[in-house]
Amino acid sequence: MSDVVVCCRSVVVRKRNKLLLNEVDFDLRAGAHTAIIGPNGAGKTTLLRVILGTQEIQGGTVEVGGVGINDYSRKELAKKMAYVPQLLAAEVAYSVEEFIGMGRYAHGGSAADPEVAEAMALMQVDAFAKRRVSSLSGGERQRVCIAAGLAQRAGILLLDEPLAHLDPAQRLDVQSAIAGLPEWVTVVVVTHDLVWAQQRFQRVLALDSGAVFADEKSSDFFSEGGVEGLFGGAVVEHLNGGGNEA
Ligand SMILES: Nc1ncnc2c1ncn2[C@@H]1O[C@H](COP(=O)(O)OP(=O)(O)OP(=O)(O)O)[C@@H](O)[C@H]1O
Repeated sequence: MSDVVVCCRSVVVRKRNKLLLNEVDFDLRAGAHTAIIGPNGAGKTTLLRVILGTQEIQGGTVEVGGVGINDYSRKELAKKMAYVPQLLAAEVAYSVEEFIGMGRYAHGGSAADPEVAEAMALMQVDAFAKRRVSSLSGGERQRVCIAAGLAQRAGILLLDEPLAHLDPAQRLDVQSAIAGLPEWVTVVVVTHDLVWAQQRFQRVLALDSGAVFADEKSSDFFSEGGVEGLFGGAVVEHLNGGGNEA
């Protein structure tokens, strides 16, 4: 299918005799915003690493744009995918502009490339281009990391719990930034925020104990008992009460 940008088939990941992913099939569709959800330890981060090509697999295949992931060099893969970590907690001595400019590395470019200014404008971080990344708030840092991915011109953006450690206002800020990404970006987010997954994502991939529990339209998952099956009735009641499963 031509709209499939990443295709995982029967992916198995095993570590120290523990099965982290068990025969996982997953198609990532171009332009879609997909939320990967599931209980702690379900294998969400492991799958994200598999898609990124940083996690070795013990079985199955992973193709990016129809080509085996191991047939790409790191630089070629970086032109296709960018990773945004939970929260950039490290002390980063670089300015926002310099940091986002590093996203041009795979292209042999620099912070002077027009893609950097464009990414800063899109994520609304241009106002603090000259400030040190370490001086920014958590939400601002997340937008800077997303901008670095955009500057990288990676068509696939992978985010691992991008709202973790953020206060409610900053969470909303990062949620809007992600919702406002250009159409050429395919978005994959690991999150525990079910309200967000329901409201802002077209697709849900639900994992449970290393296996695919559901892979479907978000609206179908949430209307057809997916949450109860995955997390139990108490979480459904909490959600219906307007709570936020963060
Ligand atoms: N290096 C390792 N050796 C052994 N087990 C590991 C290793 N790395 C991860 N695991 C285990 O694999 C399982 C899946 O981990 P993973 O981080 O992918 O889960 P997750 O769904 O992202 O969890 P969380 O929601 O808590 O972040 C967990 O039980 C974890 O303890």
